[in-house]
Amino acid sequence: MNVLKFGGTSVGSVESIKQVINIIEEHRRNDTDIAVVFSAMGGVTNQLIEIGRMATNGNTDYSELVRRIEDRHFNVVKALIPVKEQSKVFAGIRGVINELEDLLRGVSLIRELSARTLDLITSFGERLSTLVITECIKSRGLAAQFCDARTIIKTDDQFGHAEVNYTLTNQLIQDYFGKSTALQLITGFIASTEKGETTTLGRGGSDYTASIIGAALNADIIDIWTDVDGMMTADPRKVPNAFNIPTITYAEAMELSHFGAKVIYPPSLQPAFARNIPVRVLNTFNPTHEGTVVSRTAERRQYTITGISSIDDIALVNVQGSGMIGVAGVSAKLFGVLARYRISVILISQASSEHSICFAIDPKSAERVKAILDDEFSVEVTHGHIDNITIERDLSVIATVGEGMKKSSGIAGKLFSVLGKNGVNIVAVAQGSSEINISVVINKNNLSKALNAIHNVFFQSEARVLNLYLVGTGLIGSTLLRQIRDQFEYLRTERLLKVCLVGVSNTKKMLLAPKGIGLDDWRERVLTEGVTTSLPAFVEQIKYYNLPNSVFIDCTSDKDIVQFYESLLDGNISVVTPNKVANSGPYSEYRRLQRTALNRGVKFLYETNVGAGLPIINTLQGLMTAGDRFLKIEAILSGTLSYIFNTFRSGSKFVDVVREAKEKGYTEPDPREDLSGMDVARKILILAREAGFALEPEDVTIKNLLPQACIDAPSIPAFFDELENNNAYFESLLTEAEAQNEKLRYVATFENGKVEIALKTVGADHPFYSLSGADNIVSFTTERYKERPLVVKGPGAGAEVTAAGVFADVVSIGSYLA
Ligand SMILES: NC(=O)C1=CN([C@@H]2O[C@H](COP(=O)(O)OP(=O)(O)OC[C@H]3O[C@@H](n4cnc5c(N)ncnc54)[C@H](OP(=O)(O)O)[C@@H]3O)[C@@H](O)[C@H]2O)C=CC1
Ligand SMILES: N[C@@H](CC=O)C(=O)O
Ligand code: NA
Repeated sequence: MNVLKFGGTSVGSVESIKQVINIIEEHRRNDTDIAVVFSAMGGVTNQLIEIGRMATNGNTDYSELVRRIEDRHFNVVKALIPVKEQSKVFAGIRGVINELEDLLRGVSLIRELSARTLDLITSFGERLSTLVITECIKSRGLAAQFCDARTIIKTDDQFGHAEVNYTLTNQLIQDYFGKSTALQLITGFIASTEKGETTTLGRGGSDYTASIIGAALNADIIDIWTDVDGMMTADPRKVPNAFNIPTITYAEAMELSHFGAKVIYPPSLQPAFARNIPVRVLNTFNPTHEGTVVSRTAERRQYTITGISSIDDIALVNVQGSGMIGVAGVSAKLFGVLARYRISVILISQASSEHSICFAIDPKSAERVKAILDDEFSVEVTHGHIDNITIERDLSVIATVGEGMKKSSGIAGKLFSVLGKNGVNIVAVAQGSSEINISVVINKNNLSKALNAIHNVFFQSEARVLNLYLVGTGLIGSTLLRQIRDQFEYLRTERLLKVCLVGVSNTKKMLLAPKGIGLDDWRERVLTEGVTTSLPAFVEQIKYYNLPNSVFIDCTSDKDIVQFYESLLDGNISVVTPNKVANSGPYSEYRRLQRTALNRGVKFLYETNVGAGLPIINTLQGLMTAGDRFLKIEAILSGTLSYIFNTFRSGSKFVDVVREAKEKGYTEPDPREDLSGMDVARKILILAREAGFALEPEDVTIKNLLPQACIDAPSIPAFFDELENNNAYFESLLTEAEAQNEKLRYVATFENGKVEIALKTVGADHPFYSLSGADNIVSFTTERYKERPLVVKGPGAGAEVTAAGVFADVVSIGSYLA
């Protein structure tokens, strides 16, 4: 035997009732023995309560509402029952409505609405819906019978939430079903006392009816037909990646629903649970979906956790004081008071120091709770045993639930770590010793970020989302986006990393779209949908979105943008950049950024600040971390100058070679930075700082390479003109070097705390002699690499290698956040 139950939306309209009938007929075709329970048509129960209130107040407009209820049922009959059979059914409905109207007249006369009368009034919802559906099914030739549950479910007289008398009820149900062969269509939610007074079963009432009947008949399964595909790993309105949970245990369902997952109300399944009958949650509007099976043990476990749910708005009450330590009875008194005033507690946490207890409540009762506790504990407060009772508001609680967490280590670590990395502060924590729920209280404004981040980290077959904000869509920025696009699928399937470009900006336009900007059409979208760029607004918006796993990428050479890094890092947004400005300004700023990133548990990565994609900074940091000490760094750090000196030949024009370097993407946006030595100065300064030396920009000595006229050139075109005018000078440098069989090299040296950059000539025996293209070379002499230095060498400029370096930094953040 299967017991089916259809909820209010499933029987809410003609179309949905057709669907319900299909499902019932399908079962009959398969010869499945079934009994079916119905809720009232969606919205009717609330209308009946309203009608009851109106009648008590003497407001006769209730008859209009009654008429509307009647019409809804009539309409079903008109649509689904052949005309010649309709009048009999109309009469049946009218009879029930007459009874309701008589009752309401009585209520409006005595102007009193007891819980008992309200139960009677609300019972009409299920009586009408079940009556109409029974007639529809009968009209299709099925032997169906209307069953008023008041005859088979007996309760005490706690109207509104009556207690079932199981001994009597089970007997009545078994007797009733033993006698009948017809398909039983049963009113949900309602029952009666032994004296025959109508009662209702409270929240989740129709599910409860199905569960009581299923348990009494020892059903094989109970199907709860609703309007969603079963339970989900999280609320899909808050977590777009949430997905269906195929199987869940009763205990898990209970925990999740306590924290807001509203698909079913597990206490109403208790009778089924006690008899170990599985309950399946199915979608009337998507009947082939497998739904969720709730049972004592859940199979097909793929994840350690089963779901996440939240209560979005709570208040936390703190009771603390030295007088609580080791004093028995304070918590007994506290919770006794709360029970006395019927204050429902959502979560409790007490540290073993016993110095404080905090508990979460509905914020609507916060003021009242404070007043009650202030009063009850006034003596303790006066004597200083308890501090003032405080209330924190604007908080949410997130429950991470799963039987898989039992006795499995690292779950809490993973949970706290992902929250920490996303800058979500944990205000309070609670975990019961059943270990199937860890609840954390956080600030409400971080709720969406936290839910998504937790979901992402625990449901790992799903790729983790990395949210990117890119400023600078020039050579490096656009190459980066192309590389990410080409690698998108690989990252998603092999590295479980789903890159989502959320914001893009250049000097003219910016576009922000939390659902993501396509990696193919970002350029057109920025042009057509973008708004005038404002970096403060861009950064503000990033913070407003507050998305998990966010990375800000600066692919400009702008000086103003770096002022935002600190506040981004402080807001737990990682920063990746090839822009050297932030790290080569005042030492204090460099340190501050490092510290902020460290304190916030986010990343500030800038491998491409030196040698583009070459692993120079990572190598240096690795040596430092392992305790090595730097004695000397000698390096060629300008790809542009390297290319120039590797390409410039006697008889060719120096300016042409510089132009080539620019066209090949080696130069800075302003090539004067390269030729003036400024770019190299920034890089060697960054290396020295990474090596632990607190140097300032003025500590770098640049032995100038350019004639004064080039230095003074007021614009880039004027600079190129001056390079051309001074060709003879550059040619003389070259011929002098060649005369000695040497090559020109622009060498940066850091030694004994001093940094120097100078144009040098090197002979064939020097390791810097044999470079080609835009090669960089860095030679680290350290305590551990003293005899022979550690050398990193390779192309140190160009769009592909630089973007690839930025890309690698971004991906490493993805792995870190995972
Ligand atoms: N080329 C290389 O080999 C290497 C380069 N780098 C570094 O990469 C960075 C980028 O270089 P590259 O791509 O060549 O530079 P580009 O000049 O090609 O691009 C710079 C981009 O930044 C945008 N931009 C500049 N200022 C702002 C601002 N205030 N707000 C918004 N957008 C801004 C520009 O906008 P718009 O398009 O509107 O002008 C442009 O899109 C530089 O810092 C450079 O030092 C690092 C290592 C190697
Ligand atoms: N313009 C730079 C590019 C890398 O930082 C260079 O030439 O090295
Ligand atoms: Na590098």
